[in-house]
Amino acid sequence: MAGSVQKDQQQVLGIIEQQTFHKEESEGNNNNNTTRTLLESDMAPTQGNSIHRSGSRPQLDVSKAEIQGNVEEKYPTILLPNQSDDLSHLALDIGGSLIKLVYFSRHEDQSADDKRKRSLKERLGLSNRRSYPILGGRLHFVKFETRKINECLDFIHSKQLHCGGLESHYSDGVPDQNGIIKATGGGAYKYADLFKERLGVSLDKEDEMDCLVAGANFLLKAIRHEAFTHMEGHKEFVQIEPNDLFPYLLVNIGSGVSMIKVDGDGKFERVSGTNVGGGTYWGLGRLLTKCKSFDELLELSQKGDNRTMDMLVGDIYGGLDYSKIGLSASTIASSFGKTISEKKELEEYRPEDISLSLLRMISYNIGQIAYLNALRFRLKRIFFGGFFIRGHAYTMDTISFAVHFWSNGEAQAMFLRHEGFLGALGAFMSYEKHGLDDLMVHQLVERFPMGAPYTGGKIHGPPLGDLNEKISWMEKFLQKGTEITAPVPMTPPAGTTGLGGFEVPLSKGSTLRSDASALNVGVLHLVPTLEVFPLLADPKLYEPNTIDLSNHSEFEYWLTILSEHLPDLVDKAVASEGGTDDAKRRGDAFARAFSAHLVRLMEEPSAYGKLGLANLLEMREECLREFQFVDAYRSIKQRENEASLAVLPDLLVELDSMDEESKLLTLIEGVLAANIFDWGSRACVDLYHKGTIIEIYRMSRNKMRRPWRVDDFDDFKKRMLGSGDKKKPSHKRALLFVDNSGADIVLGMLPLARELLRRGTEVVLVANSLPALNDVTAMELPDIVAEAAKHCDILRRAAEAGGLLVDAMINTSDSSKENSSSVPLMVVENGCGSPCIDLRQVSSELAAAAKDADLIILEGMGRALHTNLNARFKCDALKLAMVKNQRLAEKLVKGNIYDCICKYEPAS
Ligand SMILES: CC(C)(COP(=O)(O)O)[C@@H](O)C(=O)NCCC(=O)O
Ligand SMILES: [Mn+2]
Repeated sequence: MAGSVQKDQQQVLGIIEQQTFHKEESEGNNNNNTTRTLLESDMAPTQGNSIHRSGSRPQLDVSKAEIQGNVEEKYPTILLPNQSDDLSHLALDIGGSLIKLVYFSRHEDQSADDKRKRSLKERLGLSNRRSYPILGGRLHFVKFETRKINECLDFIHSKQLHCGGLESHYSDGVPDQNGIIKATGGGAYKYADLFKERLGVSLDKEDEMDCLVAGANFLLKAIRHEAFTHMEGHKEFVQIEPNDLFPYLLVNIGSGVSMIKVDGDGKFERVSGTNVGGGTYWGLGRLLTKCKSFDELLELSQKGDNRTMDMLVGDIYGGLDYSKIGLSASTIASSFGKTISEKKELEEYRPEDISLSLLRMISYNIGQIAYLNALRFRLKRIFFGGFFIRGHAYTMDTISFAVHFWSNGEAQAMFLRHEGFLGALGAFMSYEKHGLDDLMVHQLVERFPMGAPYTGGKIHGPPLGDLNEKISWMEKFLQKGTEITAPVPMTPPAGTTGLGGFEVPLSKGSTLRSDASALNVGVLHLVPTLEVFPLLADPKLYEPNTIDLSNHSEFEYWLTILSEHLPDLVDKAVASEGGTDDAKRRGDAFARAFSAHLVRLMEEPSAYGKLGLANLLEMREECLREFQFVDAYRSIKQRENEASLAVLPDLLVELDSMDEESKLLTLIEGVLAANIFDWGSRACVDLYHKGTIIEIYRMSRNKMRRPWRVDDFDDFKKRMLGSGDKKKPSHKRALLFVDNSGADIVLGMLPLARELLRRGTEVVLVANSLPALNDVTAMELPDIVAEAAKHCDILRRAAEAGGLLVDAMINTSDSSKENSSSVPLMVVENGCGSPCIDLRQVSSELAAAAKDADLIILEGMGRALHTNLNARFKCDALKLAMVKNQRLAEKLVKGNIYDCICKYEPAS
């Protein structure tokens, strides 16, 4: 039923007025040059040539607009090929070898202001909330080699990054006479004239040290798990409490080394440094090995064996440890010391060994001096950054070893995922009034679109300007396989062994890249409307993911599951877009892109920071959206909703004939049974070949046997119905986190909602903001409720009271049509587009609805098992799910597939 229908502009405009769209990519006049070797953090939108702006708000460019999908649909997708993000600030850090760019692309509020929302706003008192200091948008991180500065200038020009800015508005891509770009690093002086000449802008120079510190402070406060330790090849992400960050020592290893004691925002002092740094390694290394670049030198070290150069403790002690003072035989006693006793010339040593020995000498020395300074000022944390590190495993291991060794394990060396971008971010922060420093951890979401770069190392890959280029890139990747190095995976990082990397590396494959262990840096989405769910008992202790994926076999299992699901998912996605050639091409590209993420993760599990299962499942949905698959399960959901709505009246009659106790049990059984409709579970999808929806639903209900694997039903019943004469008042407001469409919502959660309403409890249905698998969305719910309300007076009155049925055509058989008083039934969106939910980042409407709630019901595997099974709440909480995966059932509840969980926890 999907198709592409061209509409005239007026008609499209009319629809746009009803729905604020979200347009991720534009296909403007992007003069890309495929020979450029840029690795860009996202498909940054280019500016069309007919962008019109007025005031401080961007307007829509509807030229060449077209409707995608069925025009008759309530909210068809509208493609605006010439609409650009409103590009705002750009900042640069122009170093000797790399230019780092940070730029911000701004979005208007993307949420549709439909009737549901408007009445909800009134009801929850959201209507007059202050506007946020900054608009939502994205921070992109991009790198260029300094020697290819013209490519950087082309890039800025092609995306018109120099013409943005909150205060200036252009329609023709001509920069303002006073156009300035914030810049730091030596190149801000060296290339100032070039920028003026090529782009007509002046570089506003910011102090390098100020920028480094501002960048580090922002990252450490605003990004969860930005910092990590690196010991013996093993990364561990560290969560630092923003209130417990200062003081710390920031060690910036550039050509030379600066050691900065940071006491707060803008409060720092350069307390020490050393002239033996990255420049020393590169300078001496170049002379001794004839290497042509820093990266080449670093790569050589991967294949080196420093024992041929360095004098080890064992060399002095006849192969033995000097255990009395804690030195193992493999510890370096004297860097390059072995060469004294050998009568060999420079040419007789392997350049690989020289490079490794040099690298260790310098890293170790820096680690030691850093520790001494930390000791001097009693600082417990030392963060290392600067171009020297580049995510290089040996370098980090050596520094960590030195800090650990000299501090007897008291101090910790830490590294930063965005270490390459500290200066550029700091320069970006120096723009006034962008509000960035007010952002909190929960308002930032990092995503990894194809083409997202990784810190450090080489820059690979073509610029990805629009969807078409992105698809071509994925197609090329398939042809050439691993020859194309970005954004795609590489060989595994080398593990280092023994004493902090002082021994011979285990893995020295010839294909190993120096940046193999470098981490990907995604695009930071700034979403000022996100809030921490107010009913979490202790947000600091909250961990959404139930399963710890740092266990390798667990990680591998879930990656394999995701990979096995791919063919079926692609089929569904392509079908959802009418099975056109274009959809097939996008489907292939999606499969390749998502597989590339999986391969990269298989090789380097921490490539994208600390990931849980919720993040992996969300990444899949985001990847689908990246290739413009808006709702892969659209038609399945519709079909299932219709089938379930047809049997709803009979179910309601059956329920109404029961006594209170049987009814409550039947309702909970119904929720658990209907949770079997889950197109994300392999086992369930296999079941659907064996019968109709209703047959499977009936079978699932008939097989319900208590006690369930986790069975707190009696406690829940006691709270709901009381025991003996003791009755408790009904809950005031219940938040029902709903899961799947079809039977799950219609035959499971809606009847339960109805019962709560009947008992005088206000009900808020909490559903996804964006589609994920076959989950029902907040946008879809009012129509489903309206259909159900045709058969049910309680639902109808509550939905009317909740503003859900403002002008729906209700056609009940019931005669009492006057709006008799009823507690309301409302729908709120949860702020996510994933089968799971991280309650640290929810929509402001959910946060507002939560304020008066005293019961929450979390339903489904994603929301109640994979995430939140162990979450504690300030109010009563009921977690309901069917376990639709054998391994998970064994692991979580020592049970079997299709076991059920009914976990009730009174307010804590
Ligand atoms: C994706 C899901 C979390 C969705 O489950 P739901 O929340 O709808 O109950 C679940 O189907 C799942 O974990 N699937 C992968 C495991 C499998 O195929 O067995
Ligand atoms: Mn689901």
